[in-house]
Amino acid sequence: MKELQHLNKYFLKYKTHLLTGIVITIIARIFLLFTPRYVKQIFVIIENYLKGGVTEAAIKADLTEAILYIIGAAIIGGILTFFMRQTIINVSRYIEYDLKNEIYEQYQKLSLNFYKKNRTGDLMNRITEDVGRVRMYAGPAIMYSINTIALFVIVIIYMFNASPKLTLYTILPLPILSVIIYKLSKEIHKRSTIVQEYLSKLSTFTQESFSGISVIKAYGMEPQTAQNFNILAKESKDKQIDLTKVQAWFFPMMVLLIGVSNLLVIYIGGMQYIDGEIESIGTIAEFIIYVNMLTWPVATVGWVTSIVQQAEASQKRINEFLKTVPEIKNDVSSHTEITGGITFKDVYFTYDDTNIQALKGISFSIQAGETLAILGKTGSGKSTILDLVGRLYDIDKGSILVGDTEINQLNLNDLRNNIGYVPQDAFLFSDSIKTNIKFGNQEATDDDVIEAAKNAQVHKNIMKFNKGYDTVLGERGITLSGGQKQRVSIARAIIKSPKILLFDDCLSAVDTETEEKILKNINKLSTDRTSIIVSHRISSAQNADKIIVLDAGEIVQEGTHNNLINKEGYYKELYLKQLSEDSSNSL
Ligand SMILES: Nc1ncnc2c1ncn2[C@@H]1O[C@H](COP(=O)(O)OP(=O)(O)OP(=O)(O)O)[C@@H](O)[C@H]1O
Repeated sequence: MKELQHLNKYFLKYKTHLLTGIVITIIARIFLLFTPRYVKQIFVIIENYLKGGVTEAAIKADLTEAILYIIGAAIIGGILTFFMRQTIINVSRYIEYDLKNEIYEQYQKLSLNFYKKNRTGDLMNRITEDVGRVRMYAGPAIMYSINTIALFVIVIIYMFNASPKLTLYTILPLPILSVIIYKLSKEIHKRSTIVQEYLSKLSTFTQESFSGISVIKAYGMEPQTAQNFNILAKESKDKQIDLTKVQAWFFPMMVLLIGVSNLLVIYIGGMQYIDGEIESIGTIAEFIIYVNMLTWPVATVGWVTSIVQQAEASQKRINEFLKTVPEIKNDVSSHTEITGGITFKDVYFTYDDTNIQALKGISFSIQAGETLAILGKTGSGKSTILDLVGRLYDIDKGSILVGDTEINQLNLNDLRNNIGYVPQDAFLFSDSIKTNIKFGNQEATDDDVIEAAKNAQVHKNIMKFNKGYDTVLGERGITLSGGQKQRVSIARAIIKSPKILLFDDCLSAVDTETEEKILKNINKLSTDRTSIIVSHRISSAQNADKIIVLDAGEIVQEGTHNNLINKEGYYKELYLKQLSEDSSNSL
């Protein structure tokens, strides 16, 4: 129960609802217990009539009264049971909602490293499946426990009053029932966890095969994929059947034990009646109803125990993430002014999961409003520099200044709000083009969206779609070409009007003519905006104020386009190569 203590703050928050629920539960049980007493009463009335001395009119009136009491108690008990669920089960829904929000907020705070170490499926599972299991503890488990305790205490008192000996015999099979249900629940849980695993394997497989359908078709792998699906589906079905087998035992066991208890009541009660130990046969009827009333709550003791165990295990998994301290912390709560100048001083950085030293003593400086281009072979550390400017990671050694301030002395939200980042692999949400662009600036008007799209040279493409800016994009923007996706992603960064623009090789799928237009537009937009453009193309770099060339995490060349084309090295080689490609293309 240690892990579940995390929920105490929520129980405290909803204490009024919870206490009301508990009180209602107890009152509801009291009302439901009127029925067996009045059933006995009916027997007594009839017995008295059979003995003679009571008129038919009097017995009719007595019976009607007893029946009306039974109906009244059942209606009130029913209504109260409705409110019992409305209070306690609702509290569990509120707690589920709060807990999901708490976990989601924590997920948002955690740094990229966390996401690399944990799989998306696992993150999703903890916020859905695990929270669902915890909810079963916060709602049904508590409700059934209170219900059982209330009912048990009241019924046992009533039963002892009526006949202590009969009570002892009839409640004898109940602990056995509870243990059996507990064992069955554990087995059901074990098997349903396996079923869940198979379901998630199936959905991951299906999702991947649909996302990669073009590759599957291109390689003619449909039969193989279908066969793999079939194997997985068959295994999943077998596990489901295993589960159903155990579930099938649940109700027969209950019926059997209720039957045994009923037989005991009839047998022992009958003997006691013959011996004159109990006065009325009605007591036997009353006991039969009690036994049936007790069976379900007693069965739930086993069930609730297994729910609590599952919830404890799930809450442990949730707490693991909730207690993870975000590696990148925002230590500055006050607002900080962000100016665009960026300086790297002897920066070293190693990715801790791969231990790859991506940057080794990088130093450069650009003034606000200037453009820096970064070139270099793949894996040389270009994207890493952009990630460090956005403080997605903290560096090992050296310092990074934005304006005149150390990056970790800036308010992280202010820093990121002032950065427009266009990643290598443009990610678009399954939503309209307009919403995707407005993601950069929620307050933007439709005119702003059009303006940004025009600057990103994608407006004309969008207007060709029937629904224009309202065109809804499929998963990962599947209806757009690579170049269109890149430009929508650029429009999203532009609309933010950031102080710093980071372009990570995001013009690779755009022809050089369009590329030039986009870069010109960006230059025009604002004079104090600093841009860093990572590219493999000279055309993206040639107009930059400064160019650096990276190799294996170090700067190997630095200068302007005119300097570098006259120096032996990577830049000149690339320039000559691309120049000859261009001229052969134009032939
Ligand atoms: N998230 C990461 N976790 C671990 N290692 C990484 C990560 N990202 C990059 N690396 C490693 O760091 C090195 C530098 O990578 P980086 O992405 O900065 O190179 P790049 O120059 O941008 O490459 P490309 O031109 O292919 O995009 C590479 O060796 C890469 O394998």
